[in-house]
Order: sequence, then C-alpha cells, then structure tokens
Amino acid sequence: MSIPGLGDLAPAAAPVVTSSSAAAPTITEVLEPFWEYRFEVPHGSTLDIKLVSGTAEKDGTELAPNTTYTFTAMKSKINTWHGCTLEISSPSGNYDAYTSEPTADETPMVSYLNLHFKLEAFRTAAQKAGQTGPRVLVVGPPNSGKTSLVKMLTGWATRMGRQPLVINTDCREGMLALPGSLSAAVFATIIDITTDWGSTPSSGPSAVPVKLPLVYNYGLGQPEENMRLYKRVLSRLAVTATSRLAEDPDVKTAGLLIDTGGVNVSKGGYDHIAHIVAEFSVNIVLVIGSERIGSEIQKKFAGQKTSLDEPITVVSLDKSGGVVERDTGFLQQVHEAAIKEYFFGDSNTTLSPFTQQVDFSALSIWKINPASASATLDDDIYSDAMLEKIEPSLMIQNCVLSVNYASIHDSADTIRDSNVMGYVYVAEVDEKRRKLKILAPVNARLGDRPLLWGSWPEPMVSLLG
Ligand SMILES: Nc1ncnc2c1ncn2[C@@H]1O[C@H](COP(=O)(O)OP(=O)(O)OP(=O)(O)O)[C@@H](O)[C@H]1O
Repeated sequence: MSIPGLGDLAPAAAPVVTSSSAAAPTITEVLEPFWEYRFEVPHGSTLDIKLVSGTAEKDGTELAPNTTYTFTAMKSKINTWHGCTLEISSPSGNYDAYTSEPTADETPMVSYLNLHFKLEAFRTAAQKAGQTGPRVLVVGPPNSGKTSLVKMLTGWATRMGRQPLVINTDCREGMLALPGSLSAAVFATIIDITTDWGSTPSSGPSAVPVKLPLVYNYGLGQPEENMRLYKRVLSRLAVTATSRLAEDPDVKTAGLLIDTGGVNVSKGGYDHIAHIVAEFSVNIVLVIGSERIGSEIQKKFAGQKTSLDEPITVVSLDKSGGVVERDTGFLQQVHEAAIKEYFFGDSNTTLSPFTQQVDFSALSIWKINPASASATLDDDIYSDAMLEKIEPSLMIQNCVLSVNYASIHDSADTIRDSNVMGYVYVAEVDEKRRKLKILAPVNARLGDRPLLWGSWPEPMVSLLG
C-alpha cells in the first residue's frame, strides 16, 4: 500500500501466537502509528488486552503499560499515535471471533484530534478573558460514534489538566447512572476504560477515582415519548450545569461536552436539538456522519447567537468506519449488566446489597407516564399527567426505581423536578399479602422518599435468579 508523499506503509504484521496455555493463547499485535485495533466482545465472554510497548489509548484515555485490561460486553477500539505492541488473550479462546486486523482505514482520528486542539485554544482564550469555555454539542444519526467522540474529547481534555462538565442527554443510555436518566458530571480524572463511562457510584472502593454525577430520572426510552417531560428534565439539568459553570472557574474554562441520542429526523428531532442548544447556550454543534443532518442543522442555526451573544458554529465530521451497530439484544444485556453491577459490584469489587420486606402502604411510588396521544405541548392537563402516584402491583416486579431527593409530602411538580439519590430494585411483589421485597445498595428507610418508576430501563428477567 502506498500513500503519495508517505512512501510504503509496512504490511500488517502477522499476529504472533505465544501460547501461555492451551486454553488461552496470547496473541501479539503490532500496530503502526495511526492504526487502530477494533474488537467486539459478547456478553458472557472476556478479552484481555495488555500494552507491552509504545503508547495506546481507548476513547482518549491512555492505557497503562503492562497492565491487563479485561473487557466484556463491549464493542470498541484501541488506537495509537506513535505505534504500539498489544498482547491479547481471551480465556474463552474465541480470540478470532472478537477482533479484526489492526487498520488505518476509515479512521477520522486525526480530524478529531485537531478539533480537540481547536477547543483547547478556545479554552485558553476563555481562561485569559475570564469567560466561559466552549459549549460543545455532538449530534448525528444513531450509531455514528457520538458517545465515542464525547469520550475522546473528555479524555484528551482531562489529560491536559482540564475539567470539562460532561452532559448526557441520551435517555436510552446512562452516563455514570442507569439507563433512562439524564446526567452531568465533571471529569477531572481518567475514565475507567473497561466500562462505558466508569462505574455508577455505589458503595464499593475503586482504583479509578469515582465521579459523582447529578442525575435526573426521565424514565422513558425516547425523548419523543413525552417531549414535554423530557424538555422539563433537561431544563433542570441545564440550570444546575450552568450554576456549576458559574461556581467553579476550572469547569467554566473547560466548558461543556454534551452527548445526544440519535437524531430522529421524522419525529421532531431538530426541535429537541434546538432546545438543548438554547438551554446550555451551546456555541459549537458537531454533526457526525450525516450530510443531511449537517445541512439541516446549518440552516437551523444560521445567523443565530447564543445567550452570551456568540455565533453558533456548526462543524460536520466524518464517521469512523469502525463504528458498529449495537442491536437491541446487545444493548439490553449491557443495561442488565449495568444494573447488576450497581447492586452487586463488578469482577473487582463485590457489593452486598440489602434486602428488605416492606408493606405496600410504606412506600410512595410514582409512575412516569408517556404522553397520551391526544395531548399537545400546550395542554395544561398534559402537564399534570406526567407523574402519577400508583399502588404497587406486579407491574413493578423486576423493575428498577429511582429514589429521589424529595419528600413524599411534596407536590408531583416538585417530585418530578427532583434529582436521583440512588436506585432500588423490586425483587418480588406479593399482591395478596401486600408486601414488596426490595433490594437497595444501602440499608436505608425508603418510606420518606418518593420512588419513581418508568418504562425504561425495561424490566429484567430477575436480578436474584
Ligand atoms: N473506530 C471504532 N472501532 C470499533 N468500534 C467503534 C469505533 N468507534 C466506535 N465504536 C463502537 O461503536 C459503537 C457505537 O458507537 P457510539 O456509542 O459512539 O455511537 P453513538 O452514535 O453514540 O450511538 P447511539 O446512537 O446509540 O448513541 C460503540 O460500541 C463504540 O464503542
């Protein structure tokens, strides 16, 4: 292969099998500068990757040398700027099925890195002028690499000593929280690369500093299911994020990095993007992987200014050829694993959740409702029906409920606007005896706090089974 001006690139080095044991051979992959190594590990299997020489990173976070990272239920990549050697093994012996040849094809990493340096220049200028750093929103179609880009920009920023405030507005996925939530967290330290964003904060010790997110439970799988509620929750998140920017000069300089779910072009997707832009005073919109969405967004924001009177810049970026689709089954397994990990810990930490039997009457449970088909955004009745107090029933068995920072005596409005303290899991509902078996990460009284139940994440088969 030859690139004009760069001469011949070395052919891909054949993997060397160094067989540490018959069941788990270790394979050595040599990556040239700018190459990436893509892998897909299914649920229930593991893949061990160790950096033995050179430098490498996963989504912007550097791999420590000679440290074995174990990945499970993950589709991702390791990339290198200067070249590296990786040692890879899979205890299940399925190495070939999980990984592909390292490649330099269709990777827009250099343009992503240039973008990072541009953002750094804005941050330095903001620091000098005592102004707010860039507020960056990443949009694009589903599975275009939005979250990966936000992670990379976060990882690179923290490596330069910055403390960006990262916001997740994708209710299907959770960031440092369970799916169904919208959350925000300041990233000042590295991300645990064996997980998506790092573990959800629970009571266990952790080698990587735990980030404490601010979490709101939207409780539905799509913004369109109840756009008015979605916008309301988002506005609450924006108020808190904006005050965090105002309070902390380091966060203010680093600015915001905002992830979104895939734009649903047919269902008012642009409308909710415009809402995010307005609420967070976004001044840079990155559109990844779609010319059509790029030009629509260009048109939408042409000539518009933020609340700080800056122009809104729209930048189109290529999608990486490595981005893979995660089907519903895979995502459901990832969600279930996140929920299990929240209560029971991961392979490094074992947590012991508390089980308690409670009477139906001892709990205050509120159902997060999707919008009724006839409701319109201006409908007053619509607003009251967003949250509805319910009697426990078999419907909530095997579901996760959020415990919110509010009192059971508060109004539905106040409860809806409150943020999440933690989660509990309903292991059993006995309708005859009117009793519930509840699993909680700590031994706390649940009767004083409202519990919110939505349709997302979906009920699990059984956490205790
Ligand atoms: N270059 C790459 N090589 C291999 N896998 C990749 C690469 N880039 C991204 N991925 C993986 O592809 C999957 C989809 O990427 P990502 O989550 O970033 O997309 P998204 O646009 O945020 O998706 P969604 O629309 O679900 O929010 C993820 O599992 C991610 O780790």
